[in-house]
Amino acid sequence: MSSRQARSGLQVDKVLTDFIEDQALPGTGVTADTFWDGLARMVTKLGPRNRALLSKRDRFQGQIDAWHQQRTGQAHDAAAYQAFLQEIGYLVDEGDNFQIDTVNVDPEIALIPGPQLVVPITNARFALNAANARWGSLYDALYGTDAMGDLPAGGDYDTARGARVIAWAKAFLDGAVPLAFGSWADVAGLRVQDGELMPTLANPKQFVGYEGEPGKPDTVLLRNNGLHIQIRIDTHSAIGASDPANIADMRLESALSTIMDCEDSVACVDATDKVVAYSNWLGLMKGDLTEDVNKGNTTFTRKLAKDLSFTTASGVQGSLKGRSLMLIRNVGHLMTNPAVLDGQGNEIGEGLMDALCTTLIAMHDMKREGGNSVQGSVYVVKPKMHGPEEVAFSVQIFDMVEDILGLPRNTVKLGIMDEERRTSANLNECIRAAKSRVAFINTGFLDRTGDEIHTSMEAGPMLPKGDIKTTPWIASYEDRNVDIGLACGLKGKAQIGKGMWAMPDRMGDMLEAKIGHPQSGATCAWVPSPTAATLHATHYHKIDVLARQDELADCGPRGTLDDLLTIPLLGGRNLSDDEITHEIENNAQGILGYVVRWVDQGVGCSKVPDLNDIGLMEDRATCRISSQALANWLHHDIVSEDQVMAAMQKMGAVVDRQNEGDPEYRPMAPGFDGIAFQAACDLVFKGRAQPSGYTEPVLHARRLELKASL
Ligand SMILES: CC(=O)SCCNC(=O)CCNC(=O)[C@H](O)C(C)(C)COP(=O)(O)OP(=O)(O)OC[C@H]1O[C@@H](n2cnc3c(N)ncnc32)[C@H](O)[C@@H]1OP(=O)(O)O
Ligand SMILES: O=CC(=O)O
Ligand SMILES: [Mg+2]
Repeated sequence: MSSRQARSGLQVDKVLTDFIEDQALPGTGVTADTFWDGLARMVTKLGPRNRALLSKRDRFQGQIDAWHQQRTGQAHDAAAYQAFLQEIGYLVDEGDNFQIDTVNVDPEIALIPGPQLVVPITNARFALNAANARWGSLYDALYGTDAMGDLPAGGDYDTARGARVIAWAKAFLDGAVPLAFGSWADVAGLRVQDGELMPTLANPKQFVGYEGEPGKPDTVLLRNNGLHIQIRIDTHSAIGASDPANIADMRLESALSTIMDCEDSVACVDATDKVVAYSNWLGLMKGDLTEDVNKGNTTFTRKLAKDLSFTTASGVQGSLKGRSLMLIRNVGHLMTNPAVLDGQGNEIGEGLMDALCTTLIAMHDMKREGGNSVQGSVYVVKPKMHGPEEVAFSVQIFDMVEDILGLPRNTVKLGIMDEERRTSANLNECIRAAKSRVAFINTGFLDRTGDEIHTSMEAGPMLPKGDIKTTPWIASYEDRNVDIGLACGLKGKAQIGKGMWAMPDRMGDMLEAKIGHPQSGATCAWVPSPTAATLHATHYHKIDVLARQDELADCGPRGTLDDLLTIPLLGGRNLSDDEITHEIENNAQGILGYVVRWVDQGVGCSKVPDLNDIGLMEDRATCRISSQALANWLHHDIVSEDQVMAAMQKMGAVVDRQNEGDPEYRPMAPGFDGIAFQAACDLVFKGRAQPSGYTEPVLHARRLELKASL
């Protein structure tokens, strides 16, 4: 049972007061009174505005619903629809051209295109792994995954597979750092002579430095498109000994940046959960987070990696960051949390609490050398904002946070998730609203798809979710995001990012497809794991994104607002019974597989097999899509409640079987009366009534119910 303590008129869960006062504040120079007074003022000053913005979302949704309802059975009139969105203020007028003026941005964000990893902050083992994923072994990533087309058989080292890995990696080097003559496959040894690498590179400037003796280096560092490659030479390792150049591994600079996620990949419903998230962030910002990891028969302590030191080509000491640049994703404007109650006993906005707590914690990083941001900046990713007013509200929140904590204005940089329809449609003005803070715009296409379905719920039945990906709005959304970003001057100052690869085990497919992200002019794109980061890094060696951005800027804008506002309706298309069954069962399986772990075990991101047995990354955003898709088909009588319930029960039994090996797991069948199953049903059967189709209200309520029952 939690107990509460009075702080500046707020009632704060003791778990949180203890954490803030004993762990987060000491060393920052901020007093407890300053902190709690500040939070209380934020609640008083910003709370009403927060609620007004949420009411505005509901008002727009009501107006849009009514517009479609009044036109049921009529062909969609795109011009009238756009005029209507303008008239109600959903679409705002665009102002004059402008350029962002964000300053003190770290090079990983401003200058070096590369992979961006996302990790649930509540999992210290994963979070440390993610921070250390700045560097990853290309040999391991190729050997251990299906990146080359097939999976390893398991058991002892397979020499033939190893030879394929080495050939792949050396061919990659031929492309990224070509030799003046011949191929890396033919190199018989590496040495440094008079500041140059032997054998000579086609562009000798790509040689950055080495460790060890120049005549017999242990490592050699190369660079291409701003990204480093470390070649490890080791005659004692089995792989090095059998390699003509004694190359034992190639390590790639991989996750240039990592989003430590307090949002859609975690399940934080109360003060205890929030403190797990904040404690891990504190450990990362102080640099002292550790976690004991058991693997096989061994246990080791995982901690943050050190920087790399080496001798530069010109013979002086150099160093490179050993850790990914860490960003922190706060929650959006919607949710409240019982960790803190206001004077009237109401839960305060969780976004306000995240803003103050995560920025306070990041102050530890500003006070030390060799930490996260060399520029003294804090990078907050703000999700699920609807339109420019909500972005302006985030700016107002961080203005106030900086005033409370005594930080210079614009210390906090904002990552704008372009993942709600009203933001995509008004992106130019959204960026303007944060023009001195914006550090990235990222197309979160998963949430964005969920919002697409929810916003136009009354327009008619939508296409199956896989087909929605090929409709005009999404191409326009992705193109416009890059073009608007470039037009607003993000190049060299901020990231233009692309979304998640949601099939963590399909690395071969990722290698094929995700090169499309740097090709599209994006300076970063999301990956679900460190291994995926290493493989995706190869794409940024193949594509010079900064040059690509210049080409795109010269071509002028692509993707129109008309296309963006096209609704992905089923239209006249007839679906067979099999197609319908497949769609319901696929969605039901994804929802149940995710929700049962969320509600029963507090796991916010899971790998859930789909009907084709492909493990899919499921988080709250993918759950939003699946639940909104089913809610939409129910609403338009494509499927009946009985059909959906039958599918939920059938797939509930399937999910139970998939989790058989987990001793913590509580089966949903045969009773289907547990809290988790009810949560999944609520998401679908009450999906139409959820604000913007979000899953958070149902998941939080049901997880709190489960916790209370323990
Ligand atoms: C729409 C959106 O908002 S997307 C953003 C939210 N999504 C995410 O954050 C995805 C994060 N990824 C994950 O949580 C996981 O990769 C999952 C759930 C998809 C798969 O997890 P698992 O099934 O446990 O992964 P798997 O067994 O293949 O690999 C586990 C190993 O990889 C590591 N790993 C996996 N994902 C990550 C990650 N994101 N960061 C760091 N390490 C990771 C683990 O540390 C572990 O290694 P270890 O044993 O040395 O600690
Ligand atoms: O947050 C990312 C998304 O796709 O949603
Ligand atoms: Mg999202």
